[in-house]
Amino acid sequence: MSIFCRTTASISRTFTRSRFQPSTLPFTILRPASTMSHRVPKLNDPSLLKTDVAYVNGEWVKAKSGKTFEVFDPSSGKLIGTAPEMDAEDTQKAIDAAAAAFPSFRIKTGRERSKMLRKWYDLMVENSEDLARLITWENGKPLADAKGEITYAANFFEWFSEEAPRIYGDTIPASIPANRIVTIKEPVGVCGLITPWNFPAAMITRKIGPALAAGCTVVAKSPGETPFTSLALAELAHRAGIPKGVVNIVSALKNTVEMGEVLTTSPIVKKVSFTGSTGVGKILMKQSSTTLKKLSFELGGNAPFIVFDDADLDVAVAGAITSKFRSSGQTCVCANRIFIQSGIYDSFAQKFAAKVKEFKVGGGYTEGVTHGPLIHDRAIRKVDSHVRDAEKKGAKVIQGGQKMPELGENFFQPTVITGMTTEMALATEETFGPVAGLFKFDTEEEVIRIANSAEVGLAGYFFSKDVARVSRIAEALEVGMVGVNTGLISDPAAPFGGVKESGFGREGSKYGIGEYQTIKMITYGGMGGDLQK
Ligand SMILES: NC(=O)c1ccc[n+]([C@@H]2O[C@H](COP(=O)([O-])OP(=O)(O)OC[C@H]3O[C@@H](n4cnc5c(N)ncnc54)[C@H](O)[C@@H]3O)[C@@H](O)[C@H]2O)c1
Ligand SMILES: O=CCCC(=O)O
Repeated sequence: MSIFCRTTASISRTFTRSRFQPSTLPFTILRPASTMSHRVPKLNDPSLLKTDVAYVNGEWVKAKSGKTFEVFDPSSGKLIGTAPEMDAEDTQKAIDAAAAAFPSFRIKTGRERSKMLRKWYDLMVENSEDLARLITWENGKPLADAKGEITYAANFFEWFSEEAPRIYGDTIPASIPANRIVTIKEPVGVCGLITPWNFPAAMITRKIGPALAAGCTVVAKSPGETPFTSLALAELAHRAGIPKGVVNIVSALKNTVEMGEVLTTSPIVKKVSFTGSTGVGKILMKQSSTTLKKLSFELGGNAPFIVFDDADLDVAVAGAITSKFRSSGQTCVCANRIFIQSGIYDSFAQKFAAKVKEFKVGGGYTEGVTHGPLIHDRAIRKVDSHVRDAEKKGAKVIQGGQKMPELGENFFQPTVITGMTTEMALATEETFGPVAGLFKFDTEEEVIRIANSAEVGLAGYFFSKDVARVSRIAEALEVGMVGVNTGLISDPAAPFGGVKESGFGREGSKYGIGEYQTIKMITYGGMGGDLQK
């Protein structure tokens, strides 16, 4: 069954090879017979698409001003719908709702909170087709990737539903014989959550899951580019019976800074968890210092991806494809600098480029498409500038390298560049797009020095079959997460987070819930002693 509505009767659902596709073009381009067609996915449950409203205190509300902002499909450039342009007053209402809900939510048992999260997880699984369609619509990633994201996102609710009943404290031997020391873990309180567009579902569930498991209530600001996925999740939270005020989802585009100021300076909000760029992270940290909030910051990366001469070449190529081109390179843990040892540089480059050539670029709903558009024209400009800068400084584009206007304004060819040097912009800046720059190196010392020269340290990858080297390099890389002989490290069971200017705090795993808790120590005096006769 088609997943689309036709906006005009004439729209053909037959996909053809583009007539703009010159025979020399290095990728297959799959495009609808009419690129101008407005492709609207048909949801099994249309009530999951919430336009013009946000979710506050268990109700669907408009911005008090009545203002809205427009959200566009990055593939077609067409309007998807409008979302409320909320302001400081609207945000304050959401914070007040979360504060009112906190006392009764925090005293629910872990098992009760677990059941709610589990129910929310079940509803995500039941509605995964629709949720994936929404992600593809507003984010652009291919439907198969969007389905993968929904599974990943839902798994954070499953994982933390299992953590909620297992919140333990300690008993600690005291220095004073008559004292007994215990600790208990308490929810930190109302949390402000801010997430980006690149994983419209997973970034928000990775925060809400542990927050609710711990007994916190939340106000989440959805990303301006992709608000509809988070609002669909809010609808499912409602159906799952999450009490009113526990989960609040607000939205803004122009008023983003104003909303951020309220969330980071309100004395009611006790914790801010932010995922996004390092630059914005620094602003939010400064703002949060006025009330000394507990913080978790998942910020930008510039991941080194290192292949040593002794690696299994095919495994390394496959790992680089996964790591570099996931979500068209728009992933914080994507390989950004690919370092290949000189003995295998040419053969790696050849095999890697051949794989990239097989990609199918197009609209995310099109059968067979492997890579979709970038999120907006700013992303295209950045990617293009990195490629042009590398070329100007002597690198060679061996695959791709151009915009794809025949598909739409936000498409860029998956690109492979050889002859990269550390003077090029791609070496120091996160490209956040489908451009793989290959650097040549000779020694471990040299590559680790360059890899660690980045100000950020989120993920790093390397490929080697030498056991001693594996341990040396894993320990030497200044990053929060290391992939050894794999390009895929994301897992709800694994602690996700960075060091240096990639931020601090860990999401997912057994550590994730601690970000939403405080440890209270209780000392009991006058304990022990001789038994009464
Ligand atoms: N470490 C991680 O887990 C992780 C995950 C995903 C993305 N990222 C990073 O995010 C960046 C890409 O996302 P982006 O371009 O949307 O980042 P961004 O920092 O511009 O925006 C992220 C979120 O913050 C909001 N925001 C922006 N300015 C704000 C302000 N002053 N106050 C309050 N909110 C504000 C945005 O609306 C968005 O919701 C990349 O650097 C990427 O590496 C990191
Ligand atoms: O973009 C950053 C998050 C992606 C992930 O969790 O793997």
